[in-house]
Amino acid sequence: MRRVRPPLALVLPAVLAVTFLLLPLAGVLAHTPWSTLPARIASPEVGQALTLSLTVSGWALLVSLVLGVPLAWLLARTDFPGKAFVRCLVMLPMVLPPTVAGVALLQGYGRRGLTGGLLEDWTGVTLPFSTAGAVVASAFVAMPFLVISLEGALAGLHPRYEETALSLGASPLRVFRTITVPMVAPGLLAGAALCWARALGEFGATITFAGNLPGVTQTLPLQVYLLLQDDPEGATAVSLLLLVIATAVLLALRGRWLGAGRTAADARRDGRRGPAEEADSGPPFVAATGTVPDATGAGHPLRTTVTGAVDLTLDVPAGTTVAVVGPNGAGKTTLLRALLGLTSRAAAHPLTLGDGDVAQLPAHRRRIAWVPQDGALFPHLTAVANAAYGLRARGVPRAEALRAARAHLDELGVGHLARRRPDGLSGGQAQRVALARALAARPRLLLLDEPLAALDQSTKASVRQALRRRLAGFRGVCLLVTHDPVEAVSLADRVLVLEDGAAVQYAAPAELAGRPRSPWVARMLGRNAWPGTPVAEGALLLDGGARLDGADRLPEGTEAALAVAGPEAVALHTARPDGTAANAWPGTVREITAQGGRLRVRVAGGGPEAVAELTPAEAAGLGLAEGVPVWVSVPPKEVTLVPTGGAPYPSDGI
Ligand SMILES: Nc1ncnc2c1ncn2[C@@H]1O[C@H](COP(=O)(O)OP(=O)(O)OP(=O)(O)O)[C@@H](O)[C@H]1O
Repeated sequence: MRRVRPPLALVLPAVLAVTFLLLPLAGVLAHTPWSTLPARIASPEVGQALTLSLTVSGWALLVSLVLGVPLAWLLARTDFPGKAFVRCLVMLPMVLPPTVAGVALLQGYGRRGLTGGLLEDWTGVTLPFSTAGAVVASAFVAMPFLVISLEGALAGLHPRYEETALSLGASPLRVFRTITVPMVAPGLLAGAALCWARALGEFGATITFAGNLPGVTQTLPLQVYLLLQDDPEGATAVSLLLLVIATAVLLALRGRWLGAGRTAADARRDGRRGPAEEADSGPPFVAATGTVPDATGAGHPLRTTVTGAVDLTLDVPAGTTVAVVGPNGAGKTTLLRALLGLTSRAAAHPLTLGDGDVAQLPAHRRRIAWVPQDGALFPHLTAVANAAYGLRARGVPRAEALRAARAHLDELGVGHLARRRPDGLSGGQAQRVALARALAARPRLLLLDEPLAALDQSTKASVRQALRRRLAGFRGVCLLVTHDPVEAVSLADRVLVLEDGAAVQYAAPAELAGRPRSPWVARMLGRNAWPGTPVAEGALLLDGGARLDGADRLPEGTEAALAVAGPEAVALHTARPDGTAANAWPGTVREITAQGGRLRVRVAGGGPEAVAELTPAEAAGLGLAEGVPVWVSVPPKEVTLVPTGGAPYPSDGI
């Protein structure tokens, strides 16, 4: 952090605030009867009150954990009617005067309260003036600290970890136990410690509700209050004891709340090993002996109709990889989440994977594995434990699951990293582990959400190669969301183009490249695309008003079509070209970019916008530069006319 000279107007009140907080504590230390302190603290009365305080605060913590952890989870992870009211209710004991809390407890659970009589009849337990009552009073005021701290930690935990675990076959309870709780452990621990410390120091609600009976409800804070009347030195000595305990709790929380400890980012940074260290990371795992199960058995074709925010039908043979492409907001992620059963915005019904309809099953029983964009590896598990997660969730014995997980890691070239945690893996390694984890779960449908998006070019190429090799042996259907045309064309057998939640085209990559049915796809593939309406056989009136002749005859009744031409087919001239009355128009050079060894020149204004591809020598010969006026021409035989609208599927079926 940059050091600045703080203004005096801020320093003075801050110093006063510290003094204000410090003086009472200094007063306790100054007036502590140090010579008699050991004897006083060791006295039977203090011992009894301390034991009672620890017992009561321990039980209050237990009650808060049992009731408060599920409540915090519901508040953070679900929506239900009256949620705002419940959240207020949870916080109320923090702002109530403790004596008011005690009165409220008497009215609720006292002998003449709403439920006290019933409780006594059924269980024989009377809460007021009993240790159980002191526990109830402490839990009432302390539980909010746990709930609020844990809810905050849960809100900071992105749900994709839990959703990924569900997609690997873990039941919601198992996900809670093996993913949620370990991942929010620091927040849970901090909340538990604060809750316990608050229960230990509880005074007002306890004395009001449970009274002040030595050995039964007289905890240390109550004893301090009583001692103050005729033995102030004794009160100071016992106060010091409570102060020491509270300080110890704060010191234990230091790393989290007082900023003196290592941050999670520090830990991640330190945990990430460089390439030099990689070579030193111990012997690689013994060559795996497990088999890679998804390569055997019958395949699982996908048949489904999705309705809602995404509206389409898919019928995909087993072993097919489908790239799902479309502009931002087209509905790609919504489609994947509908198949997983994780969104209410769209539903897949029916959803047949091989022999059975899984539409009615919850996410964890559908056998649809999902790899989110960043892989969402579970940070508290090693790579091999991550990869074994799905098999363990399905009850495969530990040793067998680990053996199979290692085989999958080996297949993807990351077997030697099996014992690393995710924070010690590079982006490309993490993606391979995430893919191994998904495949090891033996899914019938594999969903990959932009698996290579976050990788640099060279890593991308090697992970793409590993992915292609691995998908070749996968017997289910793989849907792969991507924005990258190279990825779509090189990895997929079919490409599904989505726009505004609907399928615009579903075709083989070659068909898509040659006859794209939407300007977005054509441009994604680096081609010129001009939408228009047919005016004559083989001619379009473009949306901008120009006429373009093409090589194709459009089917009778075509209402809208797209004229497509590669940038290499577009010619640029310094003056109107002779002999090409058709398909020539003037414009101005707007942008010149390098692509490989060639230049791409964007021309706009005057006619339809066009991109031409030239060699640098050609561009120099034409004197091209941004702002230079030119003529554009495209030979009609180079212009493909593609009907748009209508069914997205090619005539040869799917
Ligand atoms: N929880 C939600 N509530 C309401 N609308 C949503 C929600 N999630 C997504 N949407 C909307 O649904 C549409 C499709 O979103 P989706 O995330 O599926 O698009 P996408 O194709 O995956 O986009 P991107 O390429 O940007 O990831 C968008 O218009 C988006 O704003």
